[in-house]
Amino acid sequence: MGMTIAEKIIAAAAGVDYVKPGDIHTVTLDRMMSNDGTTHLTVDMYRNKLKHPHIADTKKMVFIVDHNVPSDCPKTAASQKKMRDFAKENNIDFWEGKGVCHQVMMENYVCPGELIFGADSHTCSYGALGAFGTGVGCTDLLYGMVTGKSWVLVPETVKFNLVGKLPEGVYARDLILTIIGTIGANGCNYQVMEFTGEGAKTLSISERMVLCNMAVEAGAKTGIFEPDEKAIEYLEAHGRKPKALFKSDPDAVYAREYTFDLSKIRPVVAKPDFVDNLVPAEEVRGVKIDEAFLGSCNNGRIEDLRVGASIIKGKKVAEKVRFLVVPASQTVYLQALKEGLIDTFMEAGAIVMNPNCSVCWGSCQGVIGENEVLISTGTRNFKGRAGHPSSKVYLGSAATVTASAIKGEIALANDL
Ligand SMILES: CC(C)[C@H](C(=O)O)[C@@H](O)C(=O)O
Ligand code: SF4
Repeated sequence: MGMTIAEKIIAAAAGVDYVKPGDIHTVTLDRMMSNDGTTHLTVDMYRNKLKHPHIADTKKMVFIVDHNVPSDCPKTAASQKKMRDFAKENNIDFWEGKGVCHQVMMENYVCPGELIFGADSHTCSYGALGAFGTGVGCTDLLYGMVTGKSWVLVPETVKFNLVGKLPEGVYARDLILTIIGTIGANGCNYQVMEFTGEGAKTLSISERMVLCNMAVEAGAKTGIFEPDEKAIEYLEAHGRKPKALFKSDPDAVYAREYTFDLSKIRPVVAKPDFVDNLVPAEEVRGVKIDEAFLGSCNNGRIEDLRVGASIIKGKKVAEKVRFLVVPASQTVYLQALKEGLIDTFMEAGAIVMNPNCSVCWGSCQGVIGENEVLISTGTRNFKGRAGHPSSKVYLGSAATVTASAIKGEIALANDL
């Protein structure tokens, strides 16, 4: 019987010819990523709990300070110092302030065919390049770091057959929110979301990352695309080569199949406090906002900043609204500078910030207060995600977020 791309990656990592859903395999990890959300805990366990502390292969480890950078309080500074010192002592690749971890990983490490564990739930983003990335807790990360191995219960795969093309003014962000709104926040629990079909081919690597990144918001173990010419082009532009270019077999077995016609997707918004609390954007038009956020590993790339800048050019951010623009990495930031996008945002009154998780994470910059309302391109809108428990987060595309920043209330780009 055939295998899906995800099954082939696991089989290769397990050193076997064939795996099927439900099997448990010991796997050799290609890479492990850990950020300032939990690395201090991993370091503490490594130092205090292990009898024979040891790192299997330091070259496979990447530490990234991105969530609270620059540090926002003495406690954060101390845990980041722990991470920094440990990376230095053990010769681990260390990034600080260079960008949100998943963006840094995509720009510098991820290769098709790899199995990557990250101590962050949105590690599933790496499927945009045909890698199997998944989030683990810091105990599993520690085990992987010490042994170079871990285990995988082979997940079932769900096929998302994408047809057609996204209309003008509608984005991959609207598509993934629509998919999650349709299947529900538990719609693919512990399954792989494989995006395929002619429509999938039309999407750029950045757009594929938007889809895979939010797979975990449907409960999925990962999201994945077959690597094609676009993936190879991206890799070559970043000076890397694939580990393996797997494709799903024609007789691969899927748990379920869905078809989404991209041409039918419209601007949508996820209302508080769940990602699948989805409505057409028109339905929340006019909801007053206090802050708008354009950034995150989901939607802070150059393509997203271009969309925002093209909408706000020559216009102003509404009075009393904070519009935070946070490029997902320094590479994105520098490109935005070159293209004049940063000038455009600043002239409009936006607050342009250093690359980090910002208010997507809600514990560093831009935290919102009691009863405040945020419209965001971040990944989550759970209660209190962006600050005070009474505050509210709406999720929308870069276009909807920017239009809302201009109007001071939720708006569509066409309303301007
Ligand atoms: C801090 C980190 C562990 C967390 C995650 O796992 O996703 C964060 O990035 C988030 O988006 O909530
Ligand atoms: S940008 Fe948001 S979703 Fe992405 S890693 Fe940071 S906190 Fe998590």
